[in-house]
Amino acid sequence: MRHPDAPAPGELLGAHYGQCFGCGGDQPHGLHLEARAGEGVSLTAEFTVQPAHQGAPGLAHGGVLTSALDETLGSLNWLLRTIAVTGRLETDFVRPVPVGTTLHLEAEVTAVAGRKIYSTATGRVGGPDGPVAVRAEALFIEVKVDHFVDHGRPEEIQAAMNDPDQVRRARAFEVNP
Ligand SMILES: CCCCC/C=C\C/C=C\C/C=C\C/C=C\CCCC(=O)SCCNC(=O)CCNC(=O)[C@H](O)C(C)(C)COP(=O)(O)OP(=O)(O)OC[C@H]1O[C@@H](n2cnc3c(N)ncnc32)[C@H](O)[C@@H]1OP(=O)(O)O
Repeated sequence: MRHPDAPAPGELLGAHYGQCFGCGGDQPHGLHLEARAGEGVSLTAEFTVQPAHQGAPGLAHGGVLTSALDETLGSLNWLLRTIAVTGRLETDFVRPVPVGTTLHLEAEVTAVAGRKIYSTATGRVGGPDGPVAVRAEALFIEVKVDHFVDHGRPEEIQAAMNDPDQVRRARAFEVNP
């Protein structure tokens, strides 16, 4: 399953799109998640809960934690060299996560069946071996670049197509044999 040209274990994966809410470095409202390749089709990431991410006083909003899990799971695409979007995502909230907490995220692909990619992720607190605070199971569906070109707002699509870095990132996925 792991693509032969996938980044080596320990390597940072980088953002798939600069304006992405989950991983984009140019997105001021984003989570700025940075994922690192693991062994096989797995990876790790860290996310620190900011005051802007609150639901209840001093606690992370569940939707924001789900976004962090979604982005971590989506980053597995880099290791498969497949473009895929979230079709289904189920989150278990096991412990409350206070503002200021660093969530240690871990994700792996569990199965691939045709265009369907099954994956799972956990978010631990207090360190990479700390207790699980959130976990998720996901189904991603493989799509072509056309999915974005056909459905994205034209101004952002045009800007992405005019950005050589973005075109390079999209092409890296299309050479998937
Ligand atoms: C130069 C321009 C550059 C532009 C591109 C830029 C960058 C590219 C690089 C990387 C970016 C890639 C992704 C982003 C990564 C991470 C971000 C986080 C992830 C997200 O945040 S991403 C946003 C949220 N996401 C959506 O916005 C999806 C909306 N949705 C749809 O667009 C369709 O819904 C779609 C495409 C999912 C499926 O549609 P479809 O018509 O292609 O496929 P179909 O329905 O035939 O399903 C095929 C098989 O999947 C099963 N299946 C489908 N959906 C299921 C479900 N929900 N539950 C259970 N099973 C399901 C069927 O049951 C069937 O199964 P079977 O084959 O066994 O019958």
